[in-house]
Parts: sequence; structure tokens; C-alpha cells
Amino acid sequence: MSNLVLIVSDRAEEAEALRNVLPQAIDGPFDIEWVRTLARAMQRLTGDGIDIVLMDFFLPDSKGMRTFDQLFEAAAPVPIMTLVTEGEMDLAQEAVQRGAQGYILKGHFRNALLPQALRNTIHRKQVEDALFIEKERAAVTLDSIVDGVISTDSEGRITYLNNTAERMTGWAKAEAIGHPVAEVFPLVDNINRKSFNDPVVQVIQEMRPLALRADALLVRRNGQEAAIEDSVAPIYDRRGKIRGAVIVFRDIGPAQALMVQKMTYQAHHDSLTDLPNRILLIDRLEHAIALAKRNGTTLAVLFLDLDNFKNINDSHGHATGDQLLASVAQRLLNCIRASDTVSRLGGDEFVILVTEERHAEAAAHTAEKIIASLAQPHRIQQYAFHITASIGISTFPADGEEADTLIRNADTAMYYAKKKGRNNYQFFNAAMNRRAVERQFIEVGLRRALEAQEFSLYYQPKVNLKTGKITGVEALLRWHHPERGLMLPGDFVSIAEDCGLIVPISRWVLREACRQTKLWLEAGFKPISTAVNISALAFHNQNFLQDLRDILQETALDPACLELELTESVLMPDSQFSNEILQTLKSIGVKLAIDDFGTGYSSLSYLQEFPIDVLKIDQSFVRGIPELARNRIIVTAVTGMGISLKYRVIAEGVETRKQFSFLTSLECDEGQGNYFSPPLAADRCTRLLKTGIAENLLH
Ligand SMILES: Nc1nc2c(ncn2[C@@H]2O[C@@H]3COP(=O)(O)O[C@H]4[C@@H](O)[C@H](n5cnc6c(=O)[nH]c(N)nc65)O[C@@H]4COP(=O)(O)O[C@H]3[C@H]2O)c(=O)[nH]1
Repeated sequence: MSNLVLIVSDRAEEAEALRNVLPQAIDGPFDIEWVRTLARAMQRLTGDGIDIVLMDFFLPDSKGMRTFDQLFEAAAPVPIMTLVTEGEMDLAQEAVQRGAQGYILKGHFRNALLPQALRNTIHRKQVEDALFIEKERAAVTLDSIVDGVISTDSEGRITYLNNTAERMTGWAKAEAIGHPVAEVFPLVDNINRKSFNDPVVQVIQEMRPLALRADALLVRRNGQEAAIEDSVAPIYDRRGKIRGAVIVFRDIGPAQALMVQKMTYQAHHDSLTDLPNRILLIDRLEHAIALAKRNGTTLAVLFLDLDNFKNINDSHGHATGDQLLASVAQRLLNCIRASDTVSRLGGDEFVILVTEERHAEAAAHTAEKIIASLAQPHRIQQYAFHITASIGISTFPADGEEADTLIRNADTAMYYAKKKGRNNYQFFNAAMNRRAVERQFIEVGLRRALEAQEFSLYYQPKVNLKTGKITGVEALLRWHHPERGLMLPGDFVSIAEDCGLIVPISRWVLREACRQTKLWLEAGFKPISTAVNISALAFHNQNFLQDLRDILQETALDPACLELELTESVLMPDSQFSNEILQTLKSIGVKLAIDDFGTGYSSLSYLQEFPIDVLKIDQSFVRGIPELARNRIIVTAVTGMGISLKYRVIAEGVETRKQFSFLTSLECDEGQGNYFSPPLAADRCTRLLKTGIAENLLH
């Protein structure tokens, strides 16, 4: 097919030269039309058929760039090439900048490449025009549809948004381009609000289209959420290589969203009890496991099966059975914290997920609570049903790290419980079972111990290392267990803390210590002060200050004769709160000691912040001095620091003469330990107060 070339030039020899070359081109002839002036050219261009314009800048009726500009406007979309001498190269370049397709050097028309260059230019322009039209058509189409369309490159960065996508995401095209798709198009799960994995990344990785779950919510830029339905497909280039992805999505509207939400809810809940079903339980369990792994905490799974439920179903019918199950569900919900999950797997099987326990055995408390709660009669119609349950407990990480394993192992443990005669709980792990039984034994004993007057206080003297005089005593709790004999605090204090009994026990210790100290003062042992250990739970109890005031008043003890020993871990979690209480204690007049110094936070800044009188160096540092270099260095440093900060420094756990001598050489104020005396019952301590520490121990 021939192409029509319009030559715009006043120079006949140029037109002639082109006329000689182009019509004879091997790859197809060019037809030539020649005009001499701009006016004629403009006139010709109003008609059709011109495929390319070759123009001179200098015409009788126009000169320079103006010639190009006028023609360019009139010729569009016909391509223009300029005819220039070497001296007119600047003009040629500028014309290219303004839209010319190129230039031809005068005098080189015989070049065989000229026809080819003209044909390429014509062709390129045609392709460009077709592409432009195609793009326009696509853009107009995409902007007229109601679906949102987003495209990305192969890295998942936005390359395009249509109007609907702009409106639905709240991102303008110009802003969004280049951003990761997850930023512009963030999706969350309608039920649990968890972020979806980036669907674009998935499509690009798997190289296949993906229809998204119906319960997806798009989080708009302003934070509002819209229920959407969407699909993502990969884009390939001609060689089959992935070049990006296209997301097509639509707002499903409130009515449909509600329906989807309802369906999703139904898919995750048990219709009878409205509790989460197995699917949601697994989801929550997996989430809890991931969290526990990250935080290094534990969790427990309780598998509960009602005992002899089938009998009730058979004898009273399914409707009654259903009501009983609903009643059980309600009781279970009342036994757990908001952060835990009660689910029904079906039939009379329930699974309870207990999180945020200090140690996994504590799940035994929940199991006990559940057993006690279910034991109360369930009133259904005119009947009162008595029902019991068997519970199996598995714990993470001891009994498994996968949701399925934990449920399976809890189920197995539930069978142990059934075998053990029902109405009890069993841990999957035998050692844990033993520990839970032991804890329960101690706890039951502790509940009785106060009333049964099984506690007593032992007293261990504190000795002035310079004078050898007893300056005071530390009260240490002892439990005279009817079966086990004398028990030390290490065997029961943490259990008393776990079940809250430490609060009344601490109150008893405080009262008893004050009472005894008052007796000693009245007997003439002056000056003497008694130190009492205060645990975290007792310190943070809201009645602590009032109880202390009451006890001081009741026993008429001078507050200066009472010293409270607090560990660093008691004070640190909320140092501002602690400081307020310490200031109040100070104003009451009691003395304050930091116990076990060096084993906790050992933060010097709080030492300055808190109104402390005494620093007790932990016995683990005193052990092995002066031989053990590390301990020697620590004890020397802490003593030096305590003295300079004007605290009374007391070394704990002094067992040998060497330790005593070394501490004396450091000018440590006081010592306490078996070297001087072990903790003694009150009457024996009274005797020691009378005799004082044996002379031979002091020199
Ligand atoms: N190896 C060795 N040990 C020595 C020596 N001298 C004294 N001890 C022991 O060291 C512990 C010192 O008490 P603590 O550091 O306050 O540590 C106490 C204290 O934190 C806690 N505790 C004791 N009584 C009470 C109480 O009434 N309430 C609370 N909340 N905790 C208490 O239990 C911990 C242990 O008390 P105990 O078993 O009575 O153990 C006592 C004491 O018997 C020695 O020379 N060598």
C-alpha cells in the first residue's frame, strides 16, 4: 500500500530530490504532493489522506518554529518530520521536543534508509494512536463500572485505581500509585478483625486467580469499614512472566454484609448454646498459642464432658437435655474471665481455653470452680437436675504446641478423669497432676490453718557487727502442719499468694509480730525492732494501710519498732503507686527495708526515689565470701554504696566466722544468719535476747 507524503517547501530542488527518491522505494512506493507555502499546506491538511508531512522551516509566508507550530496544530494526528540543514539543527531539536517525529538532513535524501525511516514513523504514529484510543477506551470503561479495580506491579505496588476504587479506598490515584497494596487496600476478617494475608502477594506467588472470602472488610483510609466481595488475578506479559495483579471488588452493601456476617457467625457458633464452635475455638487457640510463644507464657485447654448426660436425654427427652446444656454453658461462662473462651464441640462436650496464667497448673483452679458451679442444681421446668462433669487438662507448651494436639491430649486426660470415678479433673501430664494434687492439698490445709492456729512466728536476731548487740529480729512464718510437721514458707507462701490467702495470713503475721514485740519492749528489751516480710499481694491490697494502722493501735506498738521488709519485685511493677504507699508508711513512722537486694531490678534510681532505711544484702551474695571473687566484689560494692547513701546495711545468711570478719572489715552495719542464731520460737528468742549472742562468736 502506498503512503501519501506532503512536502511543504519553497525549494523546488528539494521537492524534486524527494520526488526522485520516494516513489521508487523498494519496499513500496510513496505518493508525493508538494506545496510551497504554509497557507497551502494548512489548506491541504484540512482534507484526508496525508500520511506524513515533510516540512521546511522557511517558507514564503512563515519562518522558523512558527511554521512547525502552525503545521503541527493543523496536521495532528499526522506525523511531521522537518527538513533541515546542519545549521538548523537547533530548530530541528526543538521541534522534536514539541512533537515532531524527527528530522531529515537536506542533501541526504538519496540515503536508502529514508523511505524506511518514513514508513517506520508513519507506522509508529499509527500504533501510538491506536494504543491511545485503546487506553482511553479501557480507562473510560473502567471508570464507568460500579466495581472497584486496582492493579499492581509484580512487587504488589499500586499502578492503577479506577474511580470506584478511589472512592471506596479513599485514596486518590495520584497519591496511591507506588504504595504497597496492603496500605491502600487493607483487608480484615469480619469476625476476628485479624488482617488478611496480602491476596496480591499470594496470587503472584501462586500464579493463579483467587476469589477472596466473603467475610472480608475493607478498611478505608478514614478508618471506616466496608464489607466487600473481591477477586484477584495475575497479569502476565507476552512471555508468560507475571507483571502484576488486578483486584476487582465491590461493596456488598449493608443488607448483604449483614447476611454474610450472620452466616459467618453461624459458621463459627453453636446454635444451641451460642458458644464458639470447634472452628472458632481452633482459631482462638492458634492465636493464643502464637501469643504465648511470643510472650513466653502458658495456656491450658480444659476438655469437659458431662457425666451420664445420656441418661437425662433418654429419660427426659432432648428438649430438656438441650435446656440443660444451655444452663451448663451459662455456668461455664460465669467461671471464666473475659479473655478466656468456652466452646461447645457438640453433644455434651465443651472445651475451655484458659490463657494468661502465671503457671499452667493454675488451670486447676478454673477446673475446681467449674466442678463446684456445675454441682449446684440446674432448675429446668419443675425439675432440679444434679449434674457432674469430668475434665481433662492439657497445657501449652508442656503437652503440645499445636491446637489439635492440645485438644486431643485434653480429651485423653478427660478419659483419665472418667476412669478415676468422674466428677474430677486430671492433667494430661502426670507430673503436673502430682503438682496440682500437692497444691490442692496445701491450699485446703492453708484454708484451715489460720483458724486451727497452726501458724507461729520464729524470730531470727540481727546483730550489730561492731558491738555484737542484738538490734532487732526478723519474724519468719512457720506452719505446724498436722500431718507434715513443721513447714517453711518456701513450701506454702507462693500457693497462699496464688489463692489470695496470703492477705489474711499477712495480717495475722503483722498482728502477732507487733504483739510479741510489744511484750519484749515491756519486758525491758530496748531498743528492739521486729522486721516483717510483706508479699506483693499483701502490699497491694487496698486495706493494707488501714489494717496496719489498726494493728499498731490495737497492740499499742511504737511504729518505730516495726520494720517492713519488701523485695524489689514488690515495689517495681508500679513504682509511683509503691512510692505513694511507702511515703504513707514513712509518715506512720515504720521503718522500711529492701529485702534480697541485688536479686531483682537493683535499680539505683528507685533507691533514691523511695524512702528506704535499710538495705538487706541477699544471702546468695554472702555465701562464699570472701573466697568467691564475684560475691566478694558485689558485697563490697553494695555495702559501700549503702553506707554512702546512709542506709543501714544488713547482710543476710551469715554462716561462718570468715563471712562475719569480712563483713566487719567492710564496716557493714549488721548481720543476720545461723552463725549468730537460727530462727527461734518466741520463748527461745526471749532467752537469747536476755543472754545476747555468745561472746566467743564475736571475737
Ligand atoms: N541458708 C541459710 N538460710 C538462713 C540463714 N539465716 C537465715 N536463713 C533463712 O533465710 C531466710 C531469710 O528470710 P527472707 O530472705 O526474708 O526470706 C523469707 C521470706 O521471703 C519468706 N517469708 C518468711 N516469713 C514470711 C512471712 O511472714 N510473710 C511473707 N510474705 N513471707 C515470708 O520466706 C522466705 C524464707 O523464709 P525462711 O525459710 O524462714 O528462711 C529465712 C531464714 O530461715 C543462714 O545462715 N543460712
